[in-house]
Amino acid sequence: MTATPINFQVSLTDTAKRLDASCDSTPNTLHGGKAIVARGVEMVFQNGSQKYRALKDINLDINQGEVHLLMGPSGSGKTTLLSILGGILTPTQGRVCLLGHDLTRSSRAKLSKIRLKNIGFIFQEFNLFPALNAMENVELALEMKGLKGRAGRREAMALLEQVGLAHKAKSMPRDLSGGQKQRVAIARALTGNPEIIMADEPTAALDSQSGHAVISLLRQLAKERNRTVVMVTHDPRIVDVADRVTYLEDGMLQADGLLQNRSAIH
Ligand SMILES: Nc1ncnc2c1ncn2[C@@H]1O[C@H](COP(=O)(O)OP(=O)(O)OP(=O)(O)O)[C@@H](O)[C@H]1O
Repeated sequence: MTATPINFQVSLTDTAKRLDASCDSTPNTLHGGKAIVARGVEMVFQNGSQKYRALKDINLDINQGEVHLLMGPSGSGKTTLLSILGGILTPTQGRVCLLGHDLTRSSRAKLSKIRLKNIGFIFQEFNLFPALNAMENVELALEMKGLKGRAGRREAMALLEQVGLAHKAKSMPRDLSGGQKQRVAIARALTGNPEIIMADEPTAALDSQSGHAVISLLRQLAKERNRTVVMVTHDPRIVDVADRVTYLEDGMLQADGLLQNRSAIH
């Protein structure tokens, strides 16, 4: 049976209420500001008569321009949290502000617009259209954001260049390696120039070398273009390229560690 989140009526805890003021005062142009702020976030799934509390009182700040990892054992709530931070799921309690937008008080239509404009998503299995070549996969995403024709083709090629894959523009996904497919997926996630990149296990299907190359690319995008990267991962090698790591266990935040002096790495 498909479980559904219950109680879409968001109730505000004290911590969540305190976010009221800051949601509007985090303009997305503020260099070094907060990209995402979550307060008192809870998520309860209902499966028939069974309720399952997947997230408990999550308070989290994600700074602009940082590479932020969500780590923890299987089932600890990482994907659920990423989905809530990205406005895909609405928490049963608490508040989430993303670049000044209050996700927990937005309609589905508004959420969809916020996501399209501000977030590029990357998935473990790449999710490329198999019948389209690399460039067409990126062009399609651009089309959905209103850029078509010659301008769309130019931009698609520029994005493939950015991820080092211009020479594979005409290749079909089946002829690309896993790492190359993930680069196309990154180029697609960059369409519309979103400030935030969210990735769920982006290296899980890759060998160690391509996984490392993909992560280095994401870090480079974060640092050179002040983009925020939020990534769910099990991969301990990625910790080296992160600015901060949030650990979850049983739906609770365990530690939010700041890793210093990462500029010399990769
Ligand atoms: N739609 C749903 N209905 C019911 N339970 C769910 C639903 N989505 C997630 N869960 C449960 O919530 C808990 C957290 O799931 P989640 O996928 O967020 O964990 P995770 O840390 O990302 O796990 P993994 O590393 O294995 O992907 C799990 O016990 C999962 O079974």
